[in-house]
Amino acid sequence: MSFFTKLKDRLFTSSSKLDAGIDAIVGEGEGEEQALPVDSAPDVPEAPEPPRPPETDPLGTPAPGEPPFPGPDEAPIPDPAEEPPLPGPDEMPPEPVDPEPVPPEAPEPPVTEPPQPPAPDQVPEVPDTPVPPGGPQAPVTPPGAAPVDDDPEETEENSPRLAQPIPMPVPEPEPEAPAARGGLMTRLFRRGGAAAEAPRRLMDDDMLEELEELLIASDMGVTTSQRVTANIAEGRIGRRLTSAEIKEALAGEIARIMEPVARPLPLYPSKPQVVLVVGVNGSGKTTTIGKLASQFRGAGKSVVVAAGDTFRAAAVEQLQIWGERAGVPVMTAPEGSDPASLAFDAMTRAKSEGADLLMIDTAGRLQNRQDLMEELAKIVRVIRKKDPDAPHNTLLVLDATTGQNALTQVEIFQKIADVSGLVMTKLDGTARGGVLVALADRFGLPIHAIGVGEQIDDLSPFDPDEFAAALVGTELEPA
Ligand SMILES: Nc1nc2c(ncn2[C@@H]2O[C@H](COP(=O)(O)OP(=O)(O)OP(=O)(O)O)[C@@H](O)[C@H]2O)c(=O)[nH]1
Repeated sequence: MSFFTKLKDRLFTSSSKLDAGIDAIVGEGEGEEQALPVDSAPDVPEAPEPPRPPETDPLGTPAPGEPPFPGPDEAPIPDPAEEPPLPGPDEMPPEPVDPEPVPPEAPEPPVTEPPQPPAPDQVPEVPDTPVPPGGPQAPVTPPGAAPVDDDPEETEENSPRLAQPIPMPVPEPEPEAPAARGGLMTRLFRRGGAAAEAPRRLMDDDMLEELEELLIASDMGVTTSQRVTANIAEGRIGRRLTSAEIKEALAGEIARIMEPVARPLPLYPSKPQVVLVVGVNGSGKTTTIGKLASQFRGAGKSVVVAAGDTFRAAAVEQLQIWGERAGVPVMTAPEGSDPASLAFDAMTRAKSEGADLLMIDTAGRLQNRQDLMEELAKIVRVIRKKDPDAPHNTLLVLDATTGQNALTQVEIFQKIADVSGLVMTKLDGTARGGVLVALADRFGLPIHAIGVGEQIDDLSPFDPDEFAAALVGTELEPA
């Protein structure tokens, strides 16, 4: 099984939350729009005048040469050259014979029409064509845009979704001219695809607010959720989108935020390269060391591991088990002994054996932050006696199930250790996977790897596109 498939399966709890949440947002909005009676369209005349399609096809199919992704004018708007202007609320002509309120999307078909599947519950559809990421009218971000962190100007004031007037689509299709409808096959294809059936919802402030709340609920954090939502709104506001289109936009935006931090653990020529592994108790340090050791071994590197959490006999035993699995030696010291002394011995052995890597496990007792800080500082001091550049990496291991708490852990560990990169574990089985997006957005620290299970091969280098697609529940775009 590819790691993406595994990631997608295991991120199910997070992705199903976003997946179902977006479906609900779109479904709910569509219900509201469809319930809109004909005479409740007083906003229509206030909508900014959009460029109009040259034809009045109520399916909104663009004519040849027309831009494929029209904006708010997607809903069919009569050409003023051919049709009288839309009446205002007061000028509404009396309803035709039917005493029931007629949904706007169900005009009486002209008698000249060939039999047409009645669509009483169907809002006139925008073109079926899916919006490609970065399409001409819907760029997620301009090419060459500065990374998210570099954009302090992006505030609620200048957020496109707040600054831009919200053009309302005109839900009133005109009776179509038979000549403009094309042949039977054309119409069959227009209506045939699944996308034609998919519910759509107008992207407006209400919808964006719901989307923002959904992202916050998936642990993306308030600031990141606002930023992501504002970026998604760009170029899409006023358009009617399917949930698949929103998910695609969301995945694209998440991948864009994650791209700069997706960096594998850098390898240096130093022998041994010293990797200090820090994190709170239970975050997955031991497991991550075991998985990494196994992968480095698989890549032909020689590895030594030091069980630096000398305060917990169980932690040492667990590391020994992982060492056996990975086929690497694990150096231990008596319970309660000085971890710095063990680190020094491990450094001596790794050097004398010419090992490529030395990974040092540490305690994670945040309850006594001062002790932990001194302990880590001492480990660093002693290994620098052997190599002034050590440790070459200080990996902070975070548990995804802690959600927003992971942000606090980064802050604390950045103060007590020189954190150079992150590993996030336990992304399987949590609905809080969005926290990784918040971490990337807020700290910009490299994310080297993610863990999605307890097995030795359940750790993979972090891939932003895979992660974004798995988190949102979309398919991975072919490279
Ligand atoms: N589901 C899941 N469980 C994980 C993952 N990584 C680690 N675990 C489990 O989390 C628990 C704690 O992992 P450890 O590796 O012992 O964590 P630690 O940080 O070394 O903990 P201490 O030794 O107490 O400091 C263990 O039961 C692991 O099997 C993961 O990616 N997914």
